[in-house]
Amino acid sequence: MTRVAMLGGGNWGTAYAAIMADAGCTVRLWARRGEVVDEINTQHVNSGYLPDRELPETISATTSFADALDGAEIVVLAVPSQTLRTNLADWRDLLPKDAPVVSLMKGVELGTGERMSQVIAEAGEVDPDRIVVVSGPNLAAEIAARQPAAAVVAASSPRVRAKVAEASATAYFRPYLGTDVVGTEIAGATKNVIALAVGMASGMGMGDNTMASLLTRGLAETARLGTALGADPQTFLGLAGVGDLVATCASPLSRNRTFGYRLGSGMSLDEVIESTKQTAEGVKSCESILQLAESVDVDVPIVENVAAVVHEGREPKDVVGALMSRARKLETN
Ligand SMILES: NC(=O)c1ccc[n+]([C@@H]2O[C@H](COP(=O)([O-])OP(=O)(O)OC[C@H]3O[C@@H](n4cnc5c(N)ncnc54)[C@H](O)[C@@H]3O)[C@@H](O)[C@H]2O)c1
Ligand SMILES: O=P(O)(O)OC[C@H](O)CO
Repeated sequence: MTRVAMLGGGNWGTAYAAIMADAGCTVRLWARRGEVVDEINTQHVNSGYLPDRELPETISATTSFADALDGAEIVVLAVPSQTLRTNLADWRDLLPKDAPVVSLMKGVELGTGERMSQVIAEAGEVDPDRIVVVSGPNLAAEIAARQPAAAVVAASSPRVRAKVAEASATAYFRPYLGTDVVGTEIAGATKNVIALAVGMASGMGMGDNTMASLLTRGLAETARLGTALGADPQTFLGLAGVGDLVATCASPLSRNRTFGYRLGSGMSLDEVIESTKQTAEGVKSCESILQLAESVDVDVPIVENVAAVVHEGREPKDVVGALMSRARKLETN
């Protein structure tokens, strides 16, 4: 049985721990709060995040990251993107020297514009060949209910990605192998921002034409940015690209879409932040993705307008006009 350290016991960390346990791994899950750890160990549930999923007994939890990491053959990271660097400062010296380190996160760091694999390599002192990114249309609650879904397991090393895919394959979760770490990460982070935009439109009462237009043009700017950063354009047509964009933009389960919906339906930014208990990565990543795009001179108008709402106090209804009145251009540019 492969021994896995899952660092993060929120929605996705818990659901992914269950995938790996169902795939035959033994999972030691680190969570910050003692009550979460006690509940997992005694009642085999994480009721604050996945109340309907009974967890296998091969998942045990601990508040000690040293304990979670001891003997781990695969390390999986599932914390908010903006706290990862600080977390790694605590974990770095305890990370195993030869195990794959998997990022489940979909964000870009504020300030540095770094993707999560870059933060892991830098702050965790992990050899890039050992870093794996898992991304796709993976709403945690549906996967916890064992509804079939697929994802990309991307890494530069064939051996490393095969090991993580093998340890994540179940009857309801199908990993595909990928080589494009950059594209997989840019797709995963940027779709959260597009989902904020779609949510705002929906909250303002707009229908499916608006959603499809935002989704399609959102994919265009995601691919433009990713390609400029060295990604394979094909990645954006795959599970981490179109797949995740469709799932996140369409689903009321998405925290990002819901955040946007609340803003679009008239709640203030403070009210929406107050009402959002889980991580909606796009809220912070819209700013870092915009800066990243500026650094490579790529136009990302939807990301820019979402950032204007979330960080500059613009009204959602005002940015509709800004997007619709942009200069005429070829669709394919
Ligand atoms: N939920 C999903 O459906 C889903 C699916 C795929 C990817 N993701 C990605 O996975 C990552 C984690 O998301 P999630 O859904 O588990 O979020 P979450 O909000 O449900 O859980 C986040 C976890 O991190 C912990 N945390 C918060 N602040 C922390 C800190 N300073 N240090 C350490 N831990 C801290 C929380 O206590 C919680 O256990 C995100 O990047 C998200 O985009 C989520
Ligand atoms: O709930 P969200 O918006 O963070 O989206 C969750 C997953 O990324 C969907 O694949």
